[in-house]
Amino acid sequence: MDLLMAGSAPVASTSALGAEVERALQDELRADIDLQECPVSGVIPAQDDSSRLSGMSTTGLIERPVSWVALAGFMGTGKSRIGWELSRALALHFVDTDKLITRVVGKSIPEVFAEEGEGYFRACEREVVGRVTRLDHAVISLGGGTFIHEENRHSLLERGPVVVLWATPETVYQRTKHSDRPLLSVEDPLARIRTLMDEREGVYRQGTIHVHSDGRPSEEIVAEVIERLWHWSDLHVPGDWSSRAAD
Ligand SMILES: Nc1ncnc2c1ncn2[C@@H]1O[C@H](COP(=O)(O)OP(=O)(O)OP(=O)(O)O)[C@@H](O)[C@H]1O
Ligand SMILES: O=C(O)C1=C[C@@H](O)[C@@H](O)[C@H](O)C1
Ligand SMILES: [Mg+2]
Repeated sequence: MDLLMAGSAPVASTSALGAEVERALQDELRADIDLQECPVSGVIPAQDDSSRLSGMSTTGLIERPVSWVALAGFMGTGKSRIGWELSRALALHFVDTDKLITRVVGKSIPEVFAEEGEGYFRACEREVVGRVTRLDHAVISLGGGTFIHEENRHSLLERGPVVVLWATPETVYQRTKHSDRPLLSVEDPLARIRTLMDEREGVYRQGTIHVHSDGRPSEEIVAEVIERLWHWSDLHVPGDWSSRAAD
């Protein structure tokens, strides 16, 4: 795959934060070019040859359903892990917005929340969304709250398909209980997960494609996402092959 073709031209920035985000994004895209291992901590990349999913045509071109896709959903539904595996399967860049923000601020997510406040974190998210929606040849894994904010949601849905991953509160709890997600650092994280999920469910439903992740291996989820993206692209761009990347 020619990842050098991927990404975007740098975007002129109107704010200091915007300039930082742009610089970090370009660094991230460069770093991704040689990346063989999943950058998400605790994640074991799929061992099988998932490149078969990217559909190499007889001409040697890679056929993909889309050249840009975002993953949304609650914390612990697998956006980072599935997003990374999906990006390898489709031979696309991978951008994790949480990771990008830690690069921009130079602090971990819990540190950003504790020292800069959630408001600052959400401002970073808005800047990041403004930029990742200008990218092409990329899989974007969002933070759990990114899609909840209306402005972000509209920009993302306007840009392309947003795949929402789902899991039960119990699954989310099991997957996040040893982590340090600031919104779940409370006395009863499972109760917090239930409440927050209830509050957010209606908004996540506004995504384009919905995929369950409970009790399923990541390879199976990635395969379903790709199949559903092909279906989506058939419905949304009938006969318009120009919107499908083949490179
Ligand atoms: N299908 C799966 N089966 C088993 N474990 C999984 C699955 N998907 C993700 N996980 C694991 O669950 C944990 C949380 O996954 P991940 O970090 O991808 O979630 P996330 O949706 O990105 O969360 P956040 O919104 O907080 O960024 C990780 O340890 C990951 O390896
Ligand atoms: O659901 C949320 O609001 C969050 C999810 C994580 O991905 C991080 O973006 C942060 O911990 C906040
Ligand atoms: Mg994540």
